[in-house]
Amino acid sequence: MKAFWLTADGRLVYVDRLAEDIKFRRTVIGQGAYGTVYKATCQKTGKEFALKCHKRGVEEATVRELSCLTALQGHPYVIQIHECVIHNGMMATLMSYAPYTLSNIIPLSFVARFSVQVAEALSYMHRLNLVHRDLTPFNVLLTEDLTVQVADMGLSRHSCKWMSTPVVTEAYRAPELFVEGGISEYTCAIDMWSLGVMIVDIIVRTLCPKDHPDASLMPWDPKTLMPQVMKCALVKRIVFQLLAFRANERLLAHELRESGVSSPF
Ligand SMILES: Nc1ncnc2c1ncn2[C@@H]1O[C@H](COP(=O)(O)OP(=O)(O)OP(=O)(O)O)[C@@H](O)[C@H]1O
Repeated sequence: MKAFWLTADGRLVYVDRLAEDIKFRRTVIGQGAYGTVYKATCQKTGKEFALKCHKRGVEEATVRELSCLTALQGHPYVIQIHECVIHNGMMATLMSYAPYTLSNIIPLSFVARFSVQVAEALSYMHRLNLVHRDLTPFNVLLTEDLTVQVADMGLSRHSCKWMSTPVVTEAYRAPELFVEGGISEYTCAIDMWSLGVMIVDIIVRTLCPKDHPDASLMPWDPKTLMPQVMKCALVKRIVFQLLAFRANERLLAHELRESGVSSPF
């Protein structure tokens, strides 16, 4: 790790050397509970990076996020970190830049591909006993060529018997997390539920984009919409297996990865 500071003219300066090659532009590309993400550009190569400035400096969540990301370095479907810099207790992470997220409208034919790529990343994480705990379309980034880059490991941790339940954005939260008390027994299966919701969510959004000129005439009623989503036997089987109410009946990441889903949904 290297100490750094940000100069008034937007350069990222290391204590031990001047990082003249990385120009830091004050363009906010994302903002979350744990930090602000800016775009950084390498002056020599023009390559773009994302610089996440962690709001609360070095705290448990930051350490967890970095240790998970470090454990997953080299995986083709997980966001890569290039530098982690720290100064006066403040911290920033330089990552690969991914211009899109799954929250953007994506081609319907891409659903199978992204599902398998997310399943690949989750299968690797779950094998390492890491649970993501915040899988949403906003945290699944996409490169220029629409390759999945799972990101935002701020809530990720090593799975253990008792874990806190106020995790995962509500719409993507598995039923076993809706318990009182704040702490419960659950497993990596919560990530698979989130993936199931994401698949339905993306298909529905793609079929009925809100900004479509005929949006008001489109069938928003779930009774009309779900048959469209469910008319493909393969989607139906996978979505039903991911959205199994009982966690132990839910499809595992490696099972989805090995299920041979490659044809467009
Ligand atoms: N590597 C990246 N490339 C491009 N955009 C990114 C990158 N990393 C993060 N972002 C953008 O910044 C947003 C916030 O980043 P991130 O989710 O890591 O922050 P956070 O504070 O942990 O957020 P949250 O409140 O969701 O936990 C993301 O939703 C995404 O839009």
